[in-house]
Amino acid sequence: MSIVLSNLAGYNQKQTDPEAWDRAEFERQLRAKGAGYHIHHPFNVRMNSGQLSPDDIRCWVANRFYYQINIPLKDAAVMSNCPDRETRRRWILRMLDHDGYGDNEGGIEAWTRLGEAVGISREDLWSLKLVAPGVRFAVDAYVNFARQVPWQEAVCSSLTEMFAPKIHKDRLANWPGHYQWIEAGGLEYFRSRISLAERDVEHGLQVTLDYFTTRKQQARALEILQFKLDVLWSMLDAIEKACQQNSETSHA
Ligand SMILES: O=C(O)c1cc(C(=O)O)c2c(n1)C(=O)C(=O)c1cc(C(=O)O)[nH]c1-2
Repeated sequence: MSIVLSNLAGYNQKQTDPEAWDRAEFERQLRAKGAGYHIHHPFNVRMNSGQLSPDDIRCWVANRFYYQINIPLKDAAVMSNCPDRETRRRWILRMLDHDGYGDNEGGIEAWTRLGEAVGISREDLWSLKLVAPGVRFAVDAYVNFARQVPWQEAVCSSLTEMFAPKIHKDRLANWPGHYQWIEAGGLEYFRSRISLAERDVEHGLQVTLDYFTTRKQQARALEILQFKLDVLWSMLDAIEKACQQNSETSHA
């Protein structure tokens, strides 16, 4: 009896499983997640509209540095789980983009220049003493996720980069007017990321659309993307709080 019932349950389940989205619809669903991107976080909205003080900008730059230095660790974790040589040949570029190679100084160095342009010394930035606990926690969650899941899932989590070119372009368009005290050369990191993010997304989407093929898997992909959106959102929550505390102590 119980066998019959469980077979029946399986049969009914099959009947009700929604059909997988085709590639175009799946991609549309992934892109719709942009509504929850940290571009809409109140702190980013204030940053983009010129409402932050120099101390707030410094706080953001110093905290975001922790994300920057962890991206290559995350990408190395993806590589270490990936048995496919063709994928590794492409993925390794992400590490080189940030760490640099040959004459290319790389993104981490460019971020260090951004730090100097806003008035943070290299020593203070690299000491990580300005990084808030919540930022460490969120970034570490991202790196640990990449260590622990199948590499295709970690690739999917990088797809917030679909929404990043716009946030970089906004900074390039608006910071020079709003924050004239920042030396223009400091913004080079944002410029460099636009084409790199577009290249990364092309590859990341290809892997994701190929790997998550049933509707259940596609739902999992959306959950993964939400997790990563939450990482970025939590970082800004923690940064906003840290800025508030800094300004309270400096006015005390
Ligand atoms: O400034 C931003 O808002 C922003 C966001 C993201 C992102 O969406 O994860 C990345 C970056 N920048 C970035 O510069 C970068 O190199 C990067 C790599 C990745 C990733 O998940 O592999 N995200 C991002």
